[in-house]
Amino acid sequence: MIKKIRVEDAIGLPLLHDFTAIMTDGFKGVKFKRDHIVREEDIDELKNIGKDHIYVGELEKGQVHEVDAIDEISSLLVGENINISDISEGKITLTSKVRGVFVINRKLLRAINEIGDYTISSKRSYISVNPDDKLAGGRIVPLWTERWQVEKAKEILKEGPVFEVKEFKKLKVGCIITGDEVYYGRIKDAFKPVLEEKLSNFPSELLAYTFLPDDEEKLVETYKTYKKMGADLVIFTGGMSVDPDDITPSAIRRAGSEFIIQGIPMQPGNMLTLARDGKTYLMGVPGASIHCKITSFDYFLPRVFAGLDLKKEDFLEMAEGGLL
Ligand SMILES: Nc1nc2c(c(=O)[nH]1)N[C@H]1C(S)=C(S)[C@@H](COP(=O)(O)OP(=O)(O)OC[C@H]3O[C@@H](n4cnc5c(N)ncnc54)[C@H](O)[C@@H]3O)O[C@H]1N2
Ligand code: MOO
Repeated sequence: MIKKIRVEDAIGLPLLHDFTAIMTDGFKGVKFKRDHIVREEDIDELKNIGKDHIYVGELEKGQVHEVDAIDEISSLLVGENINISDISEGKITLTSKVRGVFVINRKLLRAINEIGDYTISSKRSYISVNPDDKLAGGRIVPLWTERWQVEKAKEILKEGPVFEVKEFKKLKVGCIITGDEVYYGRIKDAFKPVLEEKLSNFPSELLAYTFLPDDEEKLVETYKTYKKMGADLVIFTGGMSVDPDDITPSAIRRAGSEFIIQGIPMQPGNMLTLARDGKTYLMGVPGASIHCKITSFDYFLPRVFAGLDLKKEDFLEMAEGGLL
């Protein structure tokens, strides 16, 4: 049984959990570890961090200590490419092992938090992460919970992990820059440097840049050439909007066997267009990327490099927060 006693009466007894101190000098951390045997000289320090009384004793059957409650589910919470820290103050911290995209199973995350005592928080799904970046933390709220809560969590996690990081893969990329005004030299191209800069953040193998006039046949032909070269991603720019010369979306429709979306609820980058042809993504990048540092392109390019299977729903759910 657990009972509360005066700290002076605890000499010779083990502490039941890590004790945290938050000091005015900026220190925040574990002052005394779980199982530390209280010594006479600890009394003042314990009182200085507000512990006039402490718990001693043993948990009863059916009660699970905070450390065990998180320890028992931690390996079930994570899928690939995630490190699990040691438990400190009853909490685990998850970090990334690789560069990639952090992916959350939101349904399972919610279900674990709904059980009662578990609180698992994380960064947002689909952000790009680097090795050692913090992804999530988890613990139970009280010092112990009931066995059924731990078993419920394990049951939920049979469906799969809550968190994983999809590592960026090396993709072969072809780029098609369209527009009569650029092709015939009326204006200087401004898209190639943008694409070069964006692609430099990923492990890409560039096939080539092709400049084309607003000619649907030529776009489809060039796409096919890139496909034969083994392209994983073909990026199209220019002609993505409402004018009669804006033929890029229809070229993407014709060239990709599975059309995914034309125009998404995000701004800037509203006119992003996506199709898939087997393993190859065809991505139409609208003009906003020329002058806006961050557009929808920056949100979806990482997902392509992480090998995610992009669906129309992934774009539709961007609406809330999609005004960048
Ligand atoms: N009435 C409407 N106007 C606009 C709409 C709309 O739906 N209705 N959509 C807006 C959106 S969103 C975008 S984005 C732009 C259209 O962008 P596009 O991707 O179709 O680009 P273009 O029409 O080909 O060109 C727009 C502008 O950018 C210059 N450009 C294009 N490519 C290059 C390049 N490689 N280098 C330099 N400059 C380039 C082009 O010359 C035009 O000036 O439309 C909005 N308007
Ligand atoms: O589709 Mo846009 O939002 O001006 O790039």
